[in-house]
Amino acid sequence: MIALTDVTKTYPGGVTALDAVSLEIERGELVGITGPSGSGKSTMLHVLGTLDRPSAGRVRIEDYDIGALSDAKLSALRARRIGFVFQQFHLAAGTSAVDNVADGLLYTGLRPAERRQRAENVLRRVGLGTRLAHRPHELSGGEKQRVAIARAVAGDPPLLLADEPTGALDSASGTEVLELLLELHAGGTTVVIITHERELAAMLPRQVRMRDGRVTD
Ligand SMILES: Nc1ncnc2c1ncn2[C@@H]1O[C@H](COP(=O)(O)OP(=O)(O)OP(=O)(O)O)[C@@H](O)[C@H]1O
Repeated sequence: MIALTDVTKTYPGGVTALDAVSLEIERGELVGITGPSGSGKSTMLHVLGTLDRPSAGRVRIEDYDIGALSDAKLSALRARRIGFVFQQFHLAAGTSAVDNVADGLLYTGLRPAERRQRAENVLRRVGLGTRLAHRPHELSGGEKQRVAIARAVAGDPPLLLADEPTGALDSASGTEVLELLLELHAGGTTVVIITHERELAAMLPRQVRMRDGRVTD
């Protein structure tokens, strides 16, 4: 699913956030990327998600060589093949749960009624069938994150990348969100979770540890 070969990312100013990292993630894996603050986890997620291009090295996602794709092709690949979940949810304020999810399907070319139907179905699947019309400020943190996950997976992407998905949640809501991610993995989605929470990482079948921009095991 993912192959990084000698990937280096240097930011302007000279920080080497990724230092010749090589990593393979198989289709259907559930992987945690852990490491201390500043070790390069978010940079890794940006590179894995094609949100950022490396300074050197090769990134392959599915069978695509990312370096060979134009920005427009990369955006299309990202929209269709990769779902993102962030610590701070990133939902549109003042917009209902169902519209937040349906708007994530704009790229599909489905008609508005079909997008809405699909959004409702996914929200039911994540246990929010009774919260369809709620706007973000009317939802709990855990519910907001479940809406964000519903939006990320509504288009059925084979790859889901989550950056500290439980970081802003209390432990009960965090557990619910983790269980949802485990369910998606069980359904066949490749899931990569960035976390500095050791307890969460310990529950994942594979952990990739980072330190100073390198993978340590
Ligand atoms: N846009 C940027 N410009 C310059 N330096 C950056 C930029 N983004 C990150 N860095 C630097 O790159 C290094 C890795 O940052 P990154 O955010 O990937 O770490 P992280 O492991 O996700 O940290 P945290 O757990 O604190 O979020 C840090 O030293 C950081 O200061």
